[in-house]
Amino acid sequence: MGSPSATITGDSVEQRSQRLPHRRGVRVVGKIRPFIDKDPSLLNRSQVSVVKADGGHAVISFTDHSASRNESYKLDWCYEQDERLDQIFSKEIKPLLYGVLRGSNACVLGYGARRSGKTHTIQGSEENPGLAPMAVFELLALIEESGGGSVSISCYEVNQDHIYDVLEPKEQEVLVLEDAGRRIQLKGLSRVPVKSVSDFKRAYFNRCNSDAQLRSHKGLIIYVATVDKETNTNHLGKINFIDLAGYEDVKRIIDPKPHLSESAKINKSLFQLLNVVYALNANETYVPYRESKLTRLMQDFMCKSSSAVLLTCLNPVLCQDTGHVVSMASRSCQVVNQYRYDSSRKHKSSLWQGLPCSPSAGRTGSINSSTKKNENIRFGSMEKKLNNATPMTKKGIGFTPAAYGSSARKVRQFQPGSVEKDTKDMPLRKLFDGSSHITGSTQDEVLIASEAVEHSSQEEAECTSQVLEHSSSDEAALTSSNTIKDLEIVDVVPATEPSGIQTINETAISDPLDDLKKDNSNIGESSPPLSERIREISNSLRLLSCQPLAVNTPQPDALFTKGVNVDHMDSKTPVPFNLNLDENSAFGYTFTPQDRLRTRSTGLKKSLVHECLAFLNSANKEELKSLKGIGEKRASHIIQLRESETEPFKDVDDIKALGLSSRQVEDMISSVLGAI
Ligand SMILES: Nc1ncnc2c1ncn2[C@@H]1O[C@H](COP(=O)(O)OP(=O)(O)OP(=O)(O)O)[C@@H](O)[C@H]1O
Repeated sequence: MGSPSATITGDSVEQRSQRLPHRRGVRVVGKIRPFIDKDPSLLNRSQVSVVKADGGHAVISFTDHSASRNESYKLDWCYEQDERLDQIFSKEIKPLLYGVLRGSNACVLGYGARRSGKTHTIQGSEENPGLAPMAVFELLALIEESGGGSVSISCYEVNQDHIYDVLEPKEQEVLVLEDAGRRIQLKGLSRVPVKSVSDFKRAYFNRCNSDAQLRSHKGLIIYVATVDKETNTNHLGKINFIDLAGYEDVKRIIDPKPHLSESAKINKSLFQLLNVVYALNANETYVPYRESKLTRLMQDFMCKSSSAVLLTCLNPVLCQDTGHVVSMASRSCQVVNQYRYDSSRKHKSSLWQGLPCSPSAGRTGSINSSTKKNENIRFGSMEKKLNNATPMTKKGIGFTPAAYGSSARKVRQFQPGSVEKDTKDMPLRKLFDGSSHITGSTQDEVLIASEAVEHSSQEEAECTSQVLEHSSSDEAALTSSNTIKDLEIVDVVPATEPSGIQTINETAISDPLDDLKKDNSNIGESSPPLSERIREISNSLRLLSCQPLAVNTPQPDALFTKGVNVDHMDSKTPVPFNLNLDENSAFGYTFTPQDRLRTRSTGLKKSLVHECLAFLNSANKEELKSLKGIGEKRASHIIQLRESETEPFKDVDDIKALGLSSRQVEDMISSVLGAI
């Protein structure tokens, strides 16, 4: 037996942990379950495939020919069917244990659809121990080797947002409390010392993983106390292994209702947990721990100073639930565009916490619009409105963030020839929130809009040329489709010209607009080539970038834009504006101070309403009660509504349906500012 400090604090552990790759936030890895189903027809179904990259990430792909689905998702890594648990243990879990021995916290979350192998992977059985028992064995061995330290365990179960002790079952649920040092204390959760492997097996396999029928999240916390003999300091580290209940699409449940509501609650808690993962990986300042008891419980184990692994278990054949799970996981680990969003953020992110884990996010490849529609219905109205408005652009026509971001482009190399779609919700919502110039645009378009706003015109020109480059190959295939006309900037001209518009001297238009002017002669002809349409959009976006905060304001360039879709125009309240050519013959437009004020206040009002809706869709009970007009009863009612639908508040009418008068709604909306 070596010297204690040599193992725990000396070279051995230090060196071992230093050799390990740098970890950030929550590492999201996949594990594909081996094929165990006996039904031979399943073998004909589309199988999940993995392509691994040298850079240290993996792309999971599957094709569903029957539903025209071809999707790819990027994860930090993925273990394939033939990779054993001990390999996962060495690469993913051991590094965490070295940290725990030095007093850090860590967690491993087994996430996936039903029967995807979560229990097998996390808990296992006495004969085939899973990662959690393997961790206990390893820790016991390391402590024995070092000659100093102790291990104890707690087992818990989270059922319908109630936490129960498993090792010493009691009537009362476990309380999640925060101490003065903001550490989480689990009041009522017993802790049992474990001195040997047999001790552990007796406690764990007989009690903790005995009731496989009950659908709940099951966790094992391993506490490790060690003494650093060199500095004579004590360390207490802990690691939490949680076998999450399986995701199941509630729409496909034909069982009686109780099962349906149980599944809905499980899905909701998974969604909340994934939002925490997302927030940590996106380096958000606000992490939504307070959304549920489960996320509260995980607060100490999933934070910026701890290490965490989200192990996404996947069925080997394609099914809808697997698609959903992998898309959620992928979104949680992809923060490429999120960082771009962060740099320009002005609003508190918590309001948008519902969106990060949208199932469409993080996806590459294509998806048919009907599938998309279903997903949108599940995950909120805002996304739905925006996504459904231009269905064709869902197919991605080279007009994607990939044309801008190198990291997004990495994915392309795994799918030669495929057209990628990297949807990101944050920028979408951000722009939607601040200004609705581009109503009905896709996230990609909005991303490009945000780029256009952020970048100088020269940079933008480069970006545009990249877009054109990327689009050229796809163009031929897509221009033949008449759905191309869906790729249009809307909300740029009213259905009828506002009276204030004057005739424009065409010779005075600067270069980029010249192109559009030429295009103008083609109005009424068939759809133009894609590159021209993209150029139009790019020019429009350039104008957006120099415009003050405004909503539904007609854009001057629209006068030159052919084929503009005016269906989505809000023609009820046309905003008058004066269109002028400045002295330098540059294109310009002016607003009277009154116009500006009106435009700004409309924008602010809309923005405030959106904030309020988002707040109602995401705030916890206490936060809700801080709003004017919301008391205990209404807050409970809102929470209940959210249990059956992720975002029940879609417009002002939904707020009125709470039984509030228009005046009360107005008061409430203004009080949102104080609440956030
Ligand atoms: N790596 C594996 N090797 C062999 N069999 C496996 C493996 N993973 C899972 N299985 C088997 O697949 C079946 C489902 O696995 P498991 O119970 O772990 O899934 P689960 O995701 O926990 O399911 P649920 O969500 O219903 O709790 C079990 O019979 C299990 O033995």
